[in-house]
Amino acid sequence: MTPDIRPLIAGNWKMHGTRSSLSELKAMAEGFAQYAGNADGLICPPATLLHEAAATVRGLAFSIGGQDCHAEEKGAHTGDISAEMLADCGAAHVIVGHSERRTDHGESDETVAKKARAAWRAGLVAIICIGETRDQREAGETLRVLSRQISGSVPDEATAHNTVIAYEPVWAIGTGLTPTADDVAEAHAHLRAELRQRLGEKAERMRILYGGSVKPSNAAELLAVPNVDGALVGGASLKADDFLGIARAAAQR
Ligand SMILES: O=C[C@H](O)COP(=O)(O)O
Repeated sequence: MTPDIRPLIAGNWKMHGTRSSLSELKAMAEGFAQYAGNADGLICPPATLLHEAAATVRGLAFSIGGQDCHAEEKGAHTGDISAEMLADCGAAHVIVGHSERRTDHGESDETVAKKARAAWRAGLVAIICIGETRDQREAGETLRVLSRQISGSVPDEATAHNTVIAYEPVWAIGTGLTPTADDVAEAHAHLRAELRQRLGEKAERMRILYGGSVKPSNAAELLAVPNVDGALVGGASLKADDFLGIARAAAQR
């Protein structure tokens, strides 16, 4: 953790969840109240649930976000959703550049930077994802890849208020594998230094989340690492008990 930065525990439901999942969301948001003094909570459900999800958490100290947005406000882009549409549904954040989008939809750093700007245009916080593949790690390229991604995906106008960085080693996503605490510390210290060099002082309070197989049993160790300011959680954000177990670790740091 970075002293004085409130941790953010963000859940990404990916392509999971139907309207029957809203009761689980309600349990999460209500349960999160006990940690809300020390941490921020967010769930990014599928777009189909956004509007009802926002209504479900209304009045609770808990936010809702989108999983992606188009760079433009509107237009002939079948199947796409703009940041303005997410905001209209009650979203406060949007994830951009998740490795599954980069792989499945061929998104480049340049595309991700455009999406971050679109998020800000709509008044949303952009959660910009970066991370190395297994091959890149094994080739000793991790830090170089992270530098390139920070440089290409994070626009100069990024601040600690409009942007969160999520470091997600691709090989750790959904695999049950995690880097060692030392490896996480090295990556996050490198990211802080890169952000500082790019953005100056405003990088000091920018949240850098760790993502990739975070669960209640490893959350305390990962969240204790310097410069880890919260978590982006996939699988373990689908169940209230698991999500709240991670929130507890964040609040007790
Ligand atoms: O966005 C979330 C990440 O991809 C992590 O997913 P995971 O916790 O299931 O490994």
